[in-house]
Amino acid sequence: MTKPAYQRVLLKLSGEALMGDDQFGINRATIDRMVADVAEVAKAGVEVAVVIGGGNIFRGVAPGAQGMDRATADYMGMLATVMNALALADAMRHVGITARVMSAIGIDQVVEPYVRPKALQYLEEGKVVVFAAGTGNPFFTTDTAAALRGAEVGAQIVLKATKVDGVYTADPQKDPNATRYESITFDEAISKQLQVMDATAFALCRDQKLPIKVFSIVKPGALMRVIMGEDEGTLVHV
Ligand SMILES: Nc1ncnc2c1ncn2[C@@H]1O[C@H](COP(=O)(O)OP(=O)(O)O)[C@@H](O)[C@H]1O
Ligand SMILES: O=c1ccn([C@@H]2O[C@H](COP(=O)(O)OP(=O)(O)O)[C@@H](O)[C@H]2O)c(=O)[nH]1
Repeated sequence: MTKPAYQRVLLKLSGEALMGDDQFGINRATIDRMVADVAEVAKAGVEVAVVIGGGNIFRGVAPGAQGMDRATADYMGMLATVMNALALADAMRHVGITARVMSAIGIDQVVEPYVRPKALQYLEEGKVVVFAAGTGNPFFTTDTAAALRGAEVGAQIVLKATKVDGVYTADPQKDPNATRYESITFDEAISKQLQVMDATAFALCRDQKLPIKVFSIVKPGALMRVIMGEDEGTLVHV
């Protein structure tokens, strides 16, 4: 069997992907399928750190958040990622994967705080580490948290699992004429203002020379193909 192309990866799972076809919340079948994909990778010996988003929960409460102070709304968003992280870790437990949730904001009765050496230790032990609460700061996104934690734990790549199968010339969910890039540089992605990730995340990865692979979480087997270094999704590089 061929060996995985990476030894340690940072996987960014969008919160919205957890919804499946539901309007908001966590879709059981969807989370189980995602966890099965992650388990396959972990069992292949790859060290996996996960950053989970919160859009699936926060979108559900967003109408009530209208007119709210931005920072307050962002803290609510971060708490939403904690709920997703707990659900994800629990689903992992069901398939025999040991996961540890670490939060960027202190809620010690619920999850342990993010402590970098501890996270590194868990990864070395083969545990999946789920980073919750984003960067812990308002005005950031979980994509930026993925770039940050990816750099901190020395991941070889950030794998951005999303609803589309790569980076397109325009949002493919809105523009049917959009075409997919096989690879693209950070500078090009930033200057073209491609919305697949925010500019802060792109800039951080660029500065740290940490490549990003954007691929579909809906497509069966895509994560494993990415891990094996096969042609899948779009590579964003320096
Ligand atoms: N140039 C682009 N290439 C690919 N996807 C894009 C582009 N511009 C916008 N998008 C959108 O970005 C989304 C990916 O971001 P993601 O964080 O997973 O979604 P969300 O913010 O809805 O959770 C895709 O679903 C896609 O519709
Ligand atoms: O470092 C962070 C990460 C997240 N958030 C908040 O948490 C929400 C949920 O994260 P995100 O939208 O990135 O999740 P996803 O789009 O992946 O579901 C964001 O909208 C922000 O309001 C934040 O304030 N700081």
